[in-house]
Amino acid sequence: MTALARRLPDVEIAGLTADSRAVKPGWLFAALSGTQADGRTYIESAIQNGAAAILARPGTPAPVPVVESEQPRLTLAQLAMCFHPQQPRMIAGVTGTNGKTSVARFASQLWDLCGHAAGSLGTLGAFAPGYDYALKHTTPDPVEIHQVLSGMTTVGTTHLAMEVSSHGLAQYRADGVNFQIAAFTNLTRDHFDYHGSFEEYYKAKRRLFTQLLPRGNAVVINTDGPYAETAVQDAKAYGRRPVTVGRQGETLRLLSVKPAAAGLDIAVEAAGKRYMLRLPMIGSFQADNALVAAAIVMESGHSADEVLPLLEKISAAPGRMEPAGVRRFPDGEAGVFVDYAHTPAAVETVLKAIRPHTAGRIHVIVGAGGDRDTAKRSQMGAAAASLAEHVIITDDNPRTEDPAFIRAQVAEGAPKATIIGDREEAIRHGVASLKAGDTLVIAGKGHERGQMVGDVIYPFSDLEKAREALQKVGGDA
Ligand SMILES: CC(=O)N[C@H]1[C@@H](OP(=O)(O)OP(=O)(O)OC[C@H]2O[C@@H](n3ccc(=O)[nH]c3=O)[C@H](O)[C@@H]2O)O[C@H](CO)[C@@H](O)[C@@H]1O[C@H](C)C(=O)N[C@@H](C)C(=O)N[C@H](CCC(=O)O)C(=O)O
Ligand SMILES: Nc1ncnc2c1ncn2[C@@H]1O[C@H](COP(=O)(O)OP(=O)(O)OP(=O)(O)O)[C@@H](O)[C@H]1O
Ligand SMILES: N[C@H](CCC[C@H](N)C(=O)O)C(=O)O
Ligand SMILES: [Mg+2]
Repeated sequence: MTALARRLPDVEIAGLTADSRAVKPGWLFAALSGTQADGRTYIESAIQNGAAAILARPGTPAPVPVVESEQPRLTLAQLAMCFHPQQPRMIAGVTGTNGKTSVARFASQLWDLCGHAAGSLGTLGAFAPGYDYALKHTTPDPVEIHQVLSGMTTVGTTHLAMEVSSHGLAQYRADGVNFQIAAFTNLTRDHFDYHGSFEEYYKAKRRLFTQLLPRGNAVVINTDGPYAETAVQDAKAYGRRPVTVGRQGETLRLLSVKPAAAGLDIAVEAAGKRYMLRLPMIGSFQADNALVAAAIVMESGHSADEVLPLLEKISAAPGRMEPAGVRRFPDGEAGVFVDYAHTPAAVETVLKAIRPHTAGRIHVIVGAGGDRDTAKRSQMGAAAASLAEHVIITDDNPRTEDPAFIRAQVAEGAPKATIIGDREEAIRHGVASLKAGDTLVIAGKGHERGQMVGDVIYPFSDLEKAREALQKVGGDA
């Protein structure tokens, strides 16, 4: 009998949830303490909804059996795993500040091209052949994770690339997942509102490969990202096996990256052999993501000869340097791109990446989300101001904050920026400002289909608005 099984009450449990409002008759309610509330205050209403058992810290009184745990979030993850025990046999967890979605989508495409039934789970939702499930979080709560893993396995998914966010790791959301491989892209500023410091943020991220991944298993690490060396040392110190990729990479060494008309020409060395490849996507940072994904797939049992040529057949995730169209002029044209840069490092990365494709001026539309790290805002503004000739500051999911206040904080780093609160108008202004040879990057919302103002999500798509604006000035969308 496992330690977990010994603690379980002798009652039939029909379902699990940490939300009293979702409890159904016969379910277990996990009373978790969070950032806004203490779940124990909802025990009574959970019981009114039919809860048959409660999971809570020791000493919590309740009129139904209580599963006591010093770490109720961890126990909930373990219970969820037991409740939905099916998981794809090969799961790679991807963490890091930027690039998780891109790496997860690349790895699942590569596995698919190798002939596996492969899926991805993260910011864009959960997808596999015959499976399509919308998610509210990049890394959902453990009950939802295990429902999805079970559902994917039922439709035959054998390989899965899964994003694991720092919130997810800090809150033990993925502790019941059978990871076979882990990957770490980079660590730069984000989410300080939640983690408080780089140290705490990194500690949350590293749980993926120091605790959740079995000992001896591979951790793919991008050598070119900040914290790479620390991650390599930690992987070794905790008995995991670092697999490095990038300019200093030992398994896959990136020898060169050259922007081409509609993609990237890269040279990669693997085990002494050189591969010259054309990646069909814009942005040199995608070369880093592509190599992380390739190493994941190689670690799952494929050779460099099989995997690397397939990089020519994968496509970028929606909303990551996605071409929205071009505006044509008698003396040339100007491209418009939609990107998901919502951290200072990402803004810097995409603007540097677009420079070689821009003969004229770079225009960037930037904003910062409400109810998120406030100190990253001026840094995003500063990155935009130092790398683009024309900065337009606008709203990006103000949530419960005053949008004008957020815009002013972004503008602290970009004092000469044009400020236009209405995002649609900002996009129209960006498109109207273009001249032959220029580029417009619309940053921050990528694939998103809504603008969150207060508790309301208004339909909004950067791609659609950019295309409408281009059509109005006679451009090609
Ligand atoms: C800061 C954070 O991550 N919060 C998440 C967390 O909330 P919490 O644990 O702090 O919960 P709380 O609101 O204090 O409530 C405590 C407990 O009482 C329960 N409750 C509450 C009210 C009630 O009537 N009954 C009830 O039972 C809640 O379900 C919860 O279990 O757990 C909730 C349930 O799963 C999440 O909805 C909530 O996400 C909030 C809304 C959020 O915005 N999270 C974002 C920041 C997030 O998680 N992002 C990451 C990273 C994205 C990335 O950069 O890649 C992600 O993985 O998406
Ligand atoms: N390897 C990278 N290094 C730096 N910036 C990157 C990298 N990959 C992507 N980016 C930037 O970050 C943005 C988001 O990329 P992606 O969605 O892949 O990251 P993510 O880690 O999944 O983000 P999220 O935390 O929102 O889930 C991209 O649109 C691009 O601007
Ligand atoms: N996973 C990130 C996404 C940010 C996207 C951006 N559009 C914003 O709303 O800040 C977060 O929840 O902080
Ligand atoms: Mg993501």
